[in-house]
Amino acid sequence: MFVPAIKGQGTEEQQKKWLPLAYKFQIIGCYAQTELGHGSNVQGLETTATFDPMTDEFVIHSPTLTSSKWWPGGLGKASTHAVVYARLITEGKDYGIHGFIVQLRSLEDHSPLPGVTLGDIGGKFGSGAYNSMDNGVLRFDHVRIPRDQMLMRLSQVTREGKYVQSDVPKQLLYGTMVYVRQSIVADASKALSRAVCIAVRYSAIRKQFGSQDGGPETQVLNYRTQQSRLFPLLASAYAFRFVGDWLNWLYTDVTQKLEVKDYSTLQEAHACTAGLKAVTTSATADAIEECRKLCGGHGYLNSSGLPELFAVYVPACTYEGDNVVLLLQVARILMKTVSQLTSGKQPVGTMAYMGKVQHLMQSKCAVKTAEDWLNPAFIQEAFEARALRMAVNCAQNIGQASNQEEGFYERSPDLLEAAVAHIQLIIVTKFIEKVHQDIPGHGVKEQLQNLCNVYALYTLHKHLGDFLATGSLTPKQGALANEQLGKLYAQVRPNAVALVDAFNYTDHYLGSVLGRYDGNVYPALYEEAWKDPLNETVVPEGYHEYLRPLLKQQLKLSRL
Ligand SMILES: CC/C=C\C/C=C\C/C=C\C/C=C\C=C\C(=O)SCCNC(=O)CCNC(=O)[C@H](O)C(C)(C)COP(=O)(O)OP(=O)(O)OC[C@H]1O[C@@H](n2cnc3c(N)ncnc32)[C@H](O)[C@@H]1OP(=O)(O)O
Ligand SMILES: Cc1cc2nc3c(=O)[nH]c(=O)nc-3n(C[C@H](O)[C@H](O)[C@H](O)COP(=O)(O)OP(=O)(O)OC[C@H]3O[C@@H](n4cnc5c(N)ncnc54)[C@H](O)[C@@H]3O)c2cc1C
Repeated sequence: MFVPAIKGQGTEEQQKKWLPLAYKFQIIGCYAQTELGHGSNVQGLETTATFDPMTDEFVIHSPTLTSSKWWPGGLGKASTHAVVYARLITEGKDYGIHGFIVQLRSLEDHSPLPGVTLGDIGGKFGSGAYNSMDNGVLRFDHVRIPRDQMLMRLSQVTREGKYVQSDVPKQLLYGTMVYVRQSIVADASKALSRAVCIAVRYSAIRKQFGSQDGGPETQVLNYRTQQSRLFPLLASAYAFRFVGDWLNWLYTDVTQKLEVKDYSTLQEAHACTAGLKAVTTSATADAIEECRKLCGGHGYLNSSGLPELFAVYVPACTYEGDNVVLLLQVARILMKTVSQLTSGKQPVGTMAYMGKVQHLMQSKCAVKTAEDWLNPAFIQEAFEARALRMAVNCAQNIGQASNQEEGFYERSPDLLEAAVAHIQLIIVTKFIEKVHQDIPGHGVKEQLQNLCNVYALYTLHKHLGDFLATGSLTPKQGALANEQLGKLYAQVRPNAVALVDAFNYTDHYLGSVLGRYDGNVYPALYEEAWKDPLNETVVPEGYHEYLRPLLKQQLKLSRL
């Protein structure tokens, strides 16, 4: 994040100076934004950067305990430099949060520089999974940096101390977070596909119960309940991959537009990266835990790979923006878009469907049979109607409040659900668009169409309350969707293992005895157990000190 921050907020000259050093590892940088007292509320950060015209320097200072930088990855022990986000103060006025390059450690002996206090913030969730990362704490005691270490693409401070705002939107200050959020969506697909690969392969070899006449037991992958829990996660792994590919295109397109000072899609990029990051990471964190449960007791072993995958993955719901805070950002933009509908301003991009407000507010879903749900047009319209009607309902309720801001906070739980509905529409839309493309490989397109329908109808079934409450569907149509879902599971079943093999993960990368490509699980589980340090001695340590005296004492007592 150190590099993208300098790329996005540094001048050409600053990029030329600092990026080669970072690329060659002559300096190691981190992104020091979050503080002990503030993370979500970036505008609430307390670290100060006060310009001293006498020396043409900024004085970086941590005025309070809560202003201590806290969490930045790589800060505690590794980094020599940081992009530090601080309140810029010049001529006695506070101009809000800006980025500054600050050296933290000596390049001679790595010791912290004068005025810099550094350390690691301590152990984190899980069995040490994330403890390979030195998330750090950092405090400044009036540390001086040259004025030219203020990142000056978005705004400048002159030699005399005058603040100058460039003609670029101040939101570009948040650009690094947009970049990482879009990469986190692809990251979600990778993590989810790993968990699903383990669970599908294990479910194919695991047999429990079966015919009463001593015949072979049943593969648990054949149980309808296993399929109804597992196949939507398989479909989600593909869905997040395709929407992540599209989001990367959107981000690249926005970045190219920024180069020519076209800021027209900045809001779309913010809404899509924030919303997709929130929805895909929440779904993936829940799915990894579900995959553990789908593997029964063995899923709880470290050798299954699932506990570690879960412990490393779950902070994704928090870093790069708490998911609720990000979804509220999407909700703000939805409300703004709804308010502009009456002005005749046509929504564009992923909001374009809201321009069909007259139709979508009164449309009646035409589904009459379970098979009708295989028609992408019916799915698309149902998801558009649900999302639009939820957004309009929120806008109407906010409009009844004494003021917009009050109304927004009062209705924020409903706004959250409207934002999720909007983002799920984007995911469904991009999956439908993907399967409409030419896809090579015999039968591949059909399998992806099945997974697209599984993702859409499972999501519809899970959020059926939204569809019924907004009148977007009738209960009968909801029941037909569930009926079709069961039929789709049966179609996915013969190809389930092939669909996870297609992720092409090596056994090493997967790190799971349950997800081995060869399915030879039981010998691997048994062999792995003996690597446990507890098995280095046959009689456990502590027997003579604790157990033997206890056993002897009980034996005496029993003979009295
Ligand atoms: C290279 C990476 C590779 C792989 C990545 C995989 C995994 C990552 C691995 C580990 C994680 C590592 C590091 C983690 C790093 C971090 O966590 S860094 C810190 C992250 N912190 C945050 O995300 C803060 C979250 N908080 C917010 O974003 C806030 O909500 C806020 C947006 C800052 C609030 O802004 P503000 O106080 O200004 O309030 P608003 O009035 O809501 O916004 C004002 C206007 O600005 C618009 N806006 C807001 N954000 C953006 C944006 N990002 N881009 C564009 N525009 C933005 C907002 O819509 C308002 O607009 P307006 O309504 O038109 O005025
Ligand atoms: C593993 C990890 C790595 C990280 N790496 C970095 C890094 O490299 N650099 C960096 O700068 N930071 C980093 N962070 C910090 C991270 O970005 C923040 O923790 C994150 O942005 C959440 O902010 P917070 O901790 O202030 O949460 P809070 O905002 O305090 O969240 C607490 C609760 O308050 C709720 N909440 C907050 N505001 C609102 C609101 N307006 N409306 C409704 N509910 C609200 C949230 O939804 C949440 O439920 C990292 C964090 C983790 C866990």
